[in-house]
Amino acid sequence: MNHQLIQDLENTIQNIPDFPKPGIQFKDITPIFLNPKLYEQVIADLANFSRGKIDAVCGIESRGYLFGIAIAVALDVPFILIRKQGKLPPPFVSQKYDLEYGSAEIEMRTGQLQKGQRILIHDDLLATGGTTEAAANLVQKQGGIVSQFSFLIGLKDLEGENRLKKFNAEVHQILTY
Ligand SMILES: O=P(O)(O)OC[C@H]1O[C@H](OP(=O)(O)OP(=O)(O)O)[C@H](O)[C@@H]1O
Ligand SMILES: Nc1ncnc2[nH]cnc12
Repeated sequence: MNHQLIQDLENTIQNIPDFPKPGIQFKDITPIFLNPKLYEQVIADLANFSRGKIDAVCGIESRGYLFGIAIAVALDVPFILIRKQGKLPPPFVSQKYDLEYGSAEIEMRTGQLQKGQRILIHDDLLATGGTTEAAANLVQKQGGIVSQFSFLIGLKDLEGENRLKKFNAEVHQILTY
């Protein structure tokens, strides 16, 4: 555990109460990008977790791209975009998932993930785990092995980690609240 990095992130990430809805404490990661040295340390931490253990990174739109591509470049492995519905040209596979109210769908181009590849699924934040679980289902549908999950932030009260247990993959969250 990198205590200095945790402390620097805690001092940088802003808590915005009642956004986007009353009762939600929004974690704003955008100040990280004002500090290139801190960003570099975040990428080094995430890359260290995955070094030698994965063949490709899948990042979830949109904040999962901010760190996911840099992890893939640092490890010299491919980066595959998981996008929200309606953004990718065919052919693609899709996966529906439930939100607090209603449902949503994510998609991945077919032919980008090779069968048997060990995959890191990366996103900035784990809340209920619904988005990440859907991403893992999408990876498995394509014949990928869900090997690792990584996040900058995990929100413990929402128990997203429990939802990911069935994938038997390693989980790394730099910070938990
Ligand atoms: O664990 P869950 O309850 O599924 O929530 C976590 C997801 O919510 C946020 O994305 P959001 O949908 O706000 O989109 P954005 O990244 O485009 O801002 C976050 O970046 C994760 O992808
Ligand atoms: N509390 C939160 N802060 C930032 N992004 C989120 N996505 C889901 N919950 C969130």
